[in-house]
Amino acid sequence: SVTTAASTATTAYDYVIVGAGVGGIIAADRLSEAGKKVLLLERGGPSTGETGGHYNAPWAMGTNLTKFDIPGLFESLFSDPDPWYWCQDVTVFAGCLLGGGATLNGGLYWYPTDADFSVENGWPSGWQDHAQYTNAVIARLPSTDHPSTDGQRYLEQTFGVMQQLLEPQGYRQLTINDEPNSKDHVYGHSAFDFIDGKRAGPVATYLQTAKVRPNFTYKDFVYVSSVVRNGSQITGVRTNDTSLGSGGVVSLTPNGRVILSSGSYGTSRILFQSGIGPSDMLALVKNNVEAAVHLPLQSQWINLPVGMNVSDNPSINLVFTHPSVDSYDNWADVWTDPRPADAAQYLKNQSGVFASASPRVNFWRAYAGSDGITRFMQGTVRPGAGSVDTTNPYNASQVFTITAYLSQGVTSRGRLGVNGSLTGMPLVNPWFQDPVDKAVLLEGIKDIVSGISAVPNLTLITPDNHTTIDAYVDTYDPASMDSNHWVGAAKIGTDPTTAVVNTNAKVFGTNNLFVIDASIIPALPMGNPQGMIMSVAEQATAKILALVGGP
Ligand SMILES: Cc1cc2nc3c(=O)[nH]c(=O)nc-3n(C[C@H](O)[C@H](O)[C@H](O)COP(=O)(O)OP(=O)(O)OC[C@H]3O[C@@H](n4cnc5c(N)ncnc54)[C@H](O)[C@@H]3O)c2cc1C
Repeated sequence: SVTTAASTATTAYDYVIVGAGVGGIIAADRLSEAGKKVLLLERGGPSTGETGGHYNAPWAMGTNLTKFDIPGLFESLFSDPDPWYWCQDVTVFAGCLLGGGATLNGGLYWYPTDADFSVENGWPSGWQDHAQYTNAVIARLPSTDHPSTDGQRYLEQTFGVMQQLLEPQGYRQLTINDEPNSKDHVYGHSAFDFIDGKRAGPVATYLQTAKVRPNFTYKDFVYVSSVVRNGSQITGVRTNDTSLGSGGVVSLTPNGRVILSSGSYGTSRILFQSGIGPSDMLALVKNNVEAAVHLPLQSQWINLPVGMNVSDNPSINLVFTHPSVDSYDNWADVWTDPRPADAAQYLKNQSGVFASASPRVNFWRAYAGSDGITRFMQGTVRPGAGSVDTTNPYNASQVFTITAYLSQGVTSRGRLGVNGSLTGMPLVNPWFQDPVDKAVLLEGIKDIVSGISAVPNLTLITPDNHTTIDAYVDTYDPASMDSNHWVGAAKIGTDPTTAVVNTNAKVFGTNNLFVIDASIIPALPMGNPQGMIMSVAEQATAKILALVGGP
């Protein structure tokens, strides 16, 4: 409305946060709780029904349950003919809507381990005491390993199969998030950040408390291109929304601060367009007619290793069949034509198969690499298979997949950046750059496979019995090794030649620019990263609030 436009145009903010994803929402809630005047900007629009989203499956029309509410629709995100929710200007999967990745990820949710924040795992000293921040996350958003509202577990056949496969190899069953630090020879039911049978995450928790505060403003469909910078001082945030300020520039209060929370690819691109990053990336911005206009003069460029040091879990799929397993038709028809009884049960009270995303079992095991570094393998097990490549005859209604990831301890690093059109993309793939990573994951996969004969009627079909495990791993398509867990693009550290933000998450060479998202994480945690990102957001926000000289 005209009134809103007129009043926001003159408004300056203590904190402008760019990106309403995992990191940004938590920072916005804690800063507004502390009484700061906070503006949270998001390039995308509503997602879940509660936020005003309307993208409903044909069978959920007329309800408040969108594609992003119903956990069981997770697999349908990858087969949608119009997947508008993925960022169209990033070549890998990234969420461009309220909630960011947490709105369309698999929902796997692990409380971080002490080792995840260790100095050995790349964290600067001062970050090891994560427990109070992790506990703050747990208090707001506890995990569940039985998301259905009736407390029952559904489609659990793979659990029984995995039990027979893993126990002879010395694995023990546990409730995974009850013992976060136990990650060697353990397995359990998959845990999620779902509440009441629906996707929850920071949108259903932290954003709710922020929204009711008068000192908090949320604006969606606002694209941020850069920060406005006078040397080391950030003076505003450049957007495409002229209702927010002259020329679309949002102003800061005296001593105001900007926090980038736009995800690994989004934050890097904003830094480049703000004249911060390696000179080859800034040269691409300079050569881009539209972006060049706002790029600071070369004398003001800040040379930092933005986009360097990225890692992502290398992951390899093994496809099996077992006569007990219901493959759930590979989730193919859940959007248009779900099993009627399951759809009806879910719509009635958010119980049943659709109350969970596809994973059913997770397991971990530690491996000593030949370089003396311990690396962990994580397994995620789900009915169905993304692709089957086999010469074996098999029963498609009995397939399931084990995704074997290499997690904490991965040493390989890649690079991300942009091309001349400023599309975000991997420049150097981060998987298996170090041959020891490859050797360890290979060993882990061989261990999984070595137990097959102990499980009656369990058959590996991809790779098939004409392909050795060595050959399978050797020829695995790197593009399908992507786990969508990019971290490290704006790494935290003490040395601006190897890190982008200092121990307070402040960008080196600036007075008032911070990053709170996956990019600051220096090395992969034990599990899928969103739980760790949440804990990092709590701790970083506390450090920023404690930092003198702020608003
Ligand atoms: C397909 C998929 C499955 C995954 N599965 C899991 C899983 O099961 N468990 C798990 O732990 N992790 C999973 N992840 C990873 C997890 O979702 C991400 O690590 C996490 O979301 C990253 O959080 P973030 O705060 O760094 O950024 P994001 O959550 O990506 O949020 C960034 C936000 O910034 C906004 N933004 C970007 N650029 C701009 C701009 N220029 N202006 C304004 N706004 C902007 C985006 O729209 C987005 O809302 C998955 C990821 C994907 C893609």
